[in-house]
Amino acid sequence: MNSSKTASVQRQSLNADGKDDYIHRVKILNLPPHEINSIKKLFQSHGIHKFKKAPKWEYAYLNCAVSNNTEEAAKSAMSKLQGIEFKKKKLATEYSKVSEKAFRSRFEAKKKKAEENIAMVDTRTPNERFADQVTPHYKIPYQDQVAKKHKLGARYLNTLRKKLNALLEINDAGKAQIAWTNTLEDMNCEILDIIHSPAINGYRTKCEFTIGKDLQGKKTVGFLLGLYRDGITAVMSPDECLHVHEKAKEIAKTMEHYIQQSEYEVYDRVEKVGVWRSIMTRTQRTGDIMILIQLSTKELNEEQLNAEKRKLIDYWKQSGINATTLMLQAWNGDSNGITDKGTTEVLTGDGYVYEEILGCRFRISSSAFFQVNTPATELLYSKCAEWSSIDEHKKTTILDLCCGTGTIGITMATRVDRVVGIEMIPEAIVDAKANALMNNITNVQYYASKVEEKIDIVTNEKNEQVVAILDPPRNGVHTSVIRAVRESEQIQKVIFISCDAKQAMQNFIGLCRPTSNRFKGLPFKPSRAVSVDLFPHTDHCELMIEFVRINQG
Ligand SMILES: C[S@@+](CC[C@H](N)C(=O)[O-])C[C@H]1O[C@@H](n2cnc3c(N)ncnc32)[C@H](O)[C@@H]1O
Repeated sequence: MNSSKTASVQRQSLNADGKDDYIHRVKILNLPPHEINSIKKLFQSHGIHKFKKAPKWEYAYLNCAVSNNTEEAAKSAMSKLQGIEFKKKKLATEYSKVSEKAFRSRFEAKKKKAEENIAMVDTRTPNERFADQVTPHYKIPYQDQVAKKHKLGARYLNTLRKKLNALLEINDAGKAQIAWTNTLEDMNCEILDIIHSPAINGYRTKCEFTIGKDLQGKKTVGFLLGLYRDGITAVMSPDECLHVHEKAKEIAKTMEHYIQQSEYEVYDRVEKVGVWRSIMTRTQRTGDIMILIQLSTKELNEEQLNAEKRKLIDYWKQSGINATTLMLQAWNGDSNGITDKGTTEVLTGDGYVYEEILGCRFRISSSAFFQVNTPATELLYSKCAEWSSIDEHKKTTILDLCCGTGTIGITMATRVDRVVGIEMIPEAIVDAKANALMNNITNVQYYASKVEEKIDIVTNEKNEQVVAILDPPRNGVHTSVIRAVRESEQIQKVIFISCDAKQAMQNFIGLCRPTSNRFKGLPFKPSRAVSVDLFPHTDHCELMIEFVRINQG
């Protein structure tokens, strides 16, 4: 049976079933740029769960096409939001309908234009374009790559200094608190040599591959060539990717072979039909392997789905890959990539893989964050442990904020009085508790929560010494966390690990700016910093900064 064909027949019969051939669009105007979370909360409180908004847009589109594609649904959504006040602006709504055919052909035209543009100005082969996209520094010798990243780290610290120095309306007391920002010499922040990655190629332990078609229309498992939003849907094999683990390449090939033989189509992101969507691999240094396959179940009945599960189990058993655990995620939503919103089932194994870091063993579930370059992570955590010790004769608490599976805190737990970890992914906290137990660590406490919702845990922590380790996602932590850290006099030191210092800059400024009504407590200042290259051949790098309280002299 050709499943895509079935789906398009269903689409037509749906249209015959009371829905028309139009996409009903509602545009919500007067929204603030960024602020995705508060906008999401607002929409959800009005029963609206699907919308489209780029960070810079001051508008959003409600996706009536997906939820209930009727004019009534669109108008009902409009009436809920029209005129309500949000962030000091009154929301306005606009309704339009566009023929589904025109909508699709617009996407196709965009795709064609993007391809033509590339062909016109870009003389690279698709393989070269792809390598430039996923590993942009691949042609540069490693020594030069790290030199560049080192300079960038130093530049961020200088930017921090300059931004603080340029703050307006600071009184004399405030100026005295940030007098260290006057010159680079005054800043007196030691910038250590960048720490190189021990493994330069094949270091990634986690990969997420898209299942689709290559430029010739062949079913392929790999990475998207370009951006989907630019109309690019071609998938390229990861064979030439320097950073992808050889085992992950082998898994991608094995899956490719499976889908090429499968009676079901690969998922078409434009038409939203087909079955096979993506595959995530974790290939740990311990030899453990996790395979998570994502599929759309819209076109499968229960019997077909069960048969497919049995087939997958048999296939991977005889594949020679030796997977520790095989999992299946059913996801019929619009977003691409592995998602917590899908339903994940363990087909073989127990749904976990294990990794060893600095003599500790860690259990990792499919949704938990875990650093992808194990030997370089060991160097990062060792340096973090070294900087976290203040006076070893005093009882110390480590606040491991955004702790993931508990790695940082657990690797230093035996050296301190206690560790308190906070992390928003509940599965990661379940892993963290199991990891503490597995490593015979008993002086830890974990909270499954956003840090900003557990501020009291931060401010109430009293011990002879408290060190806060912040290892947040790219955009840093909520300002309320920074304010709480400042207000907690017990915290003498902050170690901030950032994978995107540009985006975390506001957090750095928040820690260091002079005392005010909004930012109480004495400010911090950067005392040491080091870049650690966890991601050779790419633009990314970790920057770790030690911030200490200023002395109020
Ligand atoms: C860069 S990872 C670091 C994880 C861990 N420290 C490690 O090294 O494995 C950032 C972690 O922050 C978590 N996170 C993101 N936003 C958060 C928030 N607002 N509160 C608590 N945790 C958060 C993510 O789920 C992720 O596990």
